[in-house]
Amino acid sequence: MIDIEAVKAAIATVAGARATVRLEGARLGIVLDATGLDPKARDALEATVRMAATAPGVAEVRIALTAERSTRRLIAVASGKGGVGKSTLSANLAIALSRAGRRVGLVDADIYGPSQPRLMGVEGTRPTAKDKVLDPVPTPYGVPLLSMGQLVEPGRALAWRGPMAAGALGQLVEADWGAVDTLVLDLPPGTGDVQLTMVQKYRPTGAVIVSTPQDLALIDARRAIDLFEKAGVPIIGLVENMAGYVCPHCGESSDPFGNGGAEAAAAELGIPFLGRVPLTIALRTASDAGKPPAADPGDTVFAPLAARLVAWLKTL
Ligand SMILES: Nc1ncnc2c1ncn2[C@@H]1O[C@H](COP(=O)(O)OP(=O)(O)OP(=O)(O)O)[C@@H](O)[C@H]1O
Repeated sequence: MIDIEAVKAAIATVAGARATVRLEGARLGIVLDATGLDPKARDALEATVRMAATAPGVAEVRIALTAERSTRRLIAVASGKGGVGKSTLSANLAIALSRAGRRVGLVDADIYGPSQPRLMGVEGTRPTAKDKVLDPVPTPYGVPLLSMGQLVEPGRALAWRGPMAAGALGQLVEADWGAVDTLVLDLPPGTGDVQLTMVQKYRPTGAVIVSTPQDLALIDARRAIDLFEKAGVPIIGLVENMAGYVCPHCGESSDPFGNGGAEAAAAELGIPFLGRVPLTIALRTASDAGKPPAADPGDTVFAPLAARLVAWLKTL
């Protein structure tokens, strides 16, 4: 005779409310809720439950793992052209979102200049893989990262054609992101095939468009917006980067390209304006040193942008 109450108690001791136990003849069926556990924790829980289920008379233990359907949100950060600070914004936004309470991961899909390993202070670290599924690299800022720069030699991915690049980029998105609920995707600059394939295949929840004041002729931003609209991906809004110049000596802000253009431009494009990031030497040197300013407790630039994103995510 199996003492089912004793078995249930033993399983409850190690799995709490996560386990539902049923006895069918001499077979024990256990449904284990693994919601929010990373693969290591899931394996460990399964093993301890299996041990706890070993009791006189039990011929077989069957464990079925379940998890609540993942509601991971993919946020694409895009720009119509290179060099506008898309990578800098992606890194800092990811950190600011994490500080705002989201569980954030960062994918650097920029085949032309994968710069996230340097920005996030983990240059030279390679991800491991289990059964061909990549394991993101932890960073000092609590935001795990996968980057094309960790997979190929600098410059090599550049030669890839659309489908090949998109295939490789897929490995980054489909990695083992565990408990991550918000994945920030730093897309390659521009609006070509690689970007379109990525957007169509992974259907980001929303897109953030980055532009600089001097680009506000808007032709490039317009193209980026079209790309997402074609794929049915909502635009979360426009971020103006390198807006105004803050003098490192006197702290005074000047606007070589004029002021207020981006907000007007966003209105003209029919998309929300999310905010501006000033052009500062401190931002560039901190970025080069792998110390993103959003990680600084005194950050007042990226936190408001993240707050707007969090508010947008809450409306879904
Ligand atoms: N607000 C800013 N103030 C000062 N420097 C900045 C700012 N934003 C970005 N930069 C600097 O500008 C350069 C380009 O930025 P970044 O690499 O983020 O651009 P990108 O759009 O991702 O470029 P690419 O298309 O090459 O990937 C970097 O040296 C970065 O440190």
